[in-house]
Amino acid sequence: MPFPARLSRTSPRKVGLHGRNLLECPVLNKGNAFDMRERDLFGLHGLLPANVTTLERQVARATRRLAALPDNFSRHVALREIQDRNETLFHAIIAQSLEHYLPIIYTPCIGRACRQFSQIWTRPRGLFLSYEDRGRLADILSDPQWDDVRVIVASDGGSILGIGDQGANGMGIPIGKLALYTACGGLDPACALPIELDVGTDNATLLEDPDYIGWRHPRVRGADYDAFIAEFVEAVEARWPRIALHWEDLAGADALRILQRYRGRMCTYNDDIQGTAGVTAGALLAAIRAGAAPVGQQRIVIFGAGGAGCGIADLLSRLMIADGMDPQEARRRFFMIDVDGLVRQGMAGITDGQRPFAQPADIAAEWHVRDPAHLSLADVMAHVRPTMLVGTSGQGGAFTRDIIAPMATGTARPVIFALSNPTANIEATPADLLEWTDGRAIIGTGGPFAPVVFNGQERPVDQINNSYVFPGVGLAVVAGGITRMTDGMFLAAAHALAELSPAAHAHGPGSAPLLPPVSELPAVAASVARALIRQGQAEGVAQPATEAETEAALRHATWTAHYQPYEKVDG
Ligand SMILES: O=C([O-])CC(=O)C(=O)O
Ligand SMILES: [Mg+2]
Repeated sequence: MPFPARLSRTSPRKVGLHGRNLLECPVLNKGNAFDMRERDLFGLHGLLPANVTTLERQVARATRRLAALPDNFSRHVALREIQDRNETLFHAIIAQSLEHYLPIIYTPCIGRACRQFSQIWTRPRGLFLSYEDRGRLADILSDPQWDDVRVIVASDGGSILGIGDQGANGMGIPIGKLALYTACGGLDPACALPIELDVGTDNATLLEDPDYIGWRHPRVRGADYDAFIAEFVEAVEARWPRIALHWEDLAGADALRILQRYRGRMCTYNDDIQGTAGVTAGALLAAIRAGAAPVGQQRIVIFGAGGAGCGIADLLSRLMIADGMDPQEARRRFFMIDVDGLVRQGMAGITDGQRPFAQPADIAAEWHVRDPAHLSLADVMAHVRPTMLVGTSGQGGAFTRDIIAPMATGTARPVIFALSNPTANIEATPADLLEWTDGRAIIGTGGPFAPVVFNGQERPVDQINNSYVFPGVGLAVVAGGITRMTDGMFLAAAHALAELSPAAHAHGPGSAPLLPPVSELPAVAASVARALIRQGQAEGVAQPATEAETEAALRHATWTAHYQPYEKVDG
């Protein structure tokens, strides 16, 4: 398989591939934009049509072809094919309009792309490491084509978005996340490696699907699973001492256990736990500036106590503690609801992430409820009357008018973040939430929504997605020599987001969004990266540097989609 020469940040780029191998390397391929000098140099004559074109013309032609397709799913498939052929062209197309293209290559389209990944899969990208590869993971990673890797996104497909176990089809997510690392955070595509850890699947539909590309085996669990992950992490650490290892869409308990096991010894983080928490905390800080109750007065119900829900509770409680609240009091402000209802002390099956937020066993002694053994979302809403409600459940439609009613009456500006993806899994639509709260709710969703017109006023809908955080992490790691990702750094990212908030600087409630628009995600990533590096330096987990040095490093680390001239080296 072809591989690029060691990444050269100088121009021209030194390239060791030749002929068809060069054309088949997506990070180096320019298609018929290879000029005559390069066609001479790399033996491309005859392999390309005579006319030499430009990136601009390639973008225009591809954009026309994409526009003519019937729907965004077809566009997703077509764009992925372009990405597998020519990454520069792929990113040049996307860079025309992040607002237009992110919903196609990422949330929400990526949900369907994962469900149908086996049907639309054509070419290898990244690594599929199956459980049957155990014992040879280090050997697989040793391939020189991965020499330049700086960011890995790894998933075991265990809990993809809000759609559950997708097995090896979950690979759509690491690919999509890394596309955003580049599109928003400027990560050179040669430095990105998506990895699917295929430990089987318990998804019966996939196990019976003759097209399924993954290992046809029930999901490996327990000690065998942990040993496989350990072999993987050790191989990654040995291969790339300066890597950022991003975990994505693992099932809740696995996600937290793996994060806690490895975060102390390498630069690793879980995007669903920490990235989602970072953007949620940033959006809450912005909401407070727009009229929501101050941090010290918040009572927060979190519906869905998996990785994302626990991560949000953890980071928001740190916000409260930083604001001066007693830690124990801060943790009592959270009401987490999972399959067994409100998480209470002494309940069976409480996870490590839930435990600090478990409410007293007798909390409902005075409540009027139907089943005291199972305190439902409705029970908790009626008795707690929260100031903030977060949905991380994957349960489409779970927030009904009756659920929302106690918030609508009890709080001037209730905060409601319905974060589950893709669109069909959202707990309530923005239009309903505004109607049920007489337009007073400050709302956000996990995926993109068009603005809602309420009482003749256009209300923007914030996308509270971890894409406001993780591309900045990649940039910070490459530019700032980050060695660990700490909680303090995610808090710093949240404050950086709040600083960028249009709502924080607006006059009048509800008129301005909480977060900058998706079109500004590259600037957001730069601000987040700056904040992470600064905080990392303060905590001794980033390379010391002056502000000017950090700015230069950020600029140097930011790749943009253009064709570099190539020079030949012996491959
Ligand atoms: O991928 C997204 O859009 C956000 C996310 O991490 C998830 O929903 O699991
Ligand atoms: Mg995720």
